[in-house]
Amino acid sequence: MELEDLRKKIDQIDSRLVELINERAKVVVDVGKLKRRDGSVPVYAPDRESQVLSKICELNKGPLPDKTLVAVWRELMSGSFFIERPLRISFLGPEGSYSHQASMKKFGQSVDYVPLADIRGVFDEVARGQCDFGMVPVENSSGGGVVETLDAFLETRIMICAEMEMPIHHNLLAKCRLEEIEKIYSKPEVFAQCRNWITENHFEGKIITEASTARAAELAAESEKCAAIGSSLAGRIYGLNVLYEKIEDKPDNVTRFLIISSRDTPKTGDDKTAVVFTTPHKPGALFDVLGVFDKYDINLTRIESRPNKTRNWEYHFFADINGHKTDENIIKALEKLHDRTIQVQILGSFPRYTGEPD
Ligand SMILES: O=C(O)C(=O)C[C@]1(C(=O)O)C=C[C@@H](O)C=C1
Repeated sequence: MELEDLRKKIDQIDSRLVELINERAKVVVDVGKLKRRDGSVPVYAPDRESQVLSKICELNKGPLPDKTLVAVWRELMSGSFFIERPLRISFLGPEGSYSHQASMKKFGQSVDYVPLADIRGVFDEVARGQCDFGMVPVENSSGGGVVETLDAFLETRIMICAEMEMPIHHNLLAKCRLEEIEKIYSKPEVFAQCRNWITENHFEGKIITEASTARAAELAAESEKCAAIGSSLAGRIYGLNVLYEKIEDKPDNVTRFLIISSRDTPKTGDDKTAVVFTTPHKPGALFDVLGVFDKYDINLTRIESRPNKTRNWEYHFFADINGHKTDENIIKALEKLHDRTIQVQILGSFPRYTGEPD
């Protein structure tokens, strides 16, 4: 077939696709009406999102890879939010931060984004109902737990409704060429994560620390001879070229993010539950609690402590367990925990993140 004929064929398929996509969107209009009438199901439904994306991958016979279809469906679902009720998503700003990048990956192009100055602000805007959801980092594969996020859970009644992981790749961003760079702006943690590249390229004497990677990009955009290290999104927003990609020392640098809201998510069958508990200050107290998880065959995927800020040397323990809070064994285990702890609180059940398709 000639190129012209093949393009005609693509045009015909595109026009059918546009019709089909809008046929889907008309059903979403009705879903929106039902949700508004009923009020019990949120516009963003992580349990249903998981189901839709798994089904799409199951149906896909190629030649397109699953990741392409998942990206298309994420944007379709972003359009669904717009139809049902435009969502406001808060994140740790400024624009171009890695939290912004994670938010865009999750919620797509058709929602409103609200950058905030600190993580506590992200919690507060959701608590006040000014934002529907918030995106907060909770742990990094090399940097560990994000204490601001953990502490905010202790001080608010906000719940976790979903989780996601995002590889964190640092880029050298500038308007000038590599040889012309006189200063490089970024956050101290980012310089630490890119130490090898900085040394190998003799930039040790040219680094200047800033409060955020996005601020660094903003500064680099104001000068002809300055660069920043940050996200590719920051490069796009502030009009900088990516001179070098993936300059981090550890190529598998990943951050886990939580999507926070006023409620958690119904059971999907492959869920996690986050809890926080405080143990009494006596020998074997934590051992006792872990014994309960063992007794009810509950797999602990993470445990982390934070100091109890009112009494020295007492701790809150944040634990993630596999399963949903409505599962029989988790209900029983949490009942037992009430007798063995000073306090125990469920932070939410949500679909387990199973990775992005290849
Ligand atoms: O099923 C729903 O609850 C919808 O709102 C529809 C839809 C979709 O477009 O498929 C959109 C948003 C939700 O997060 C999940 C699914």
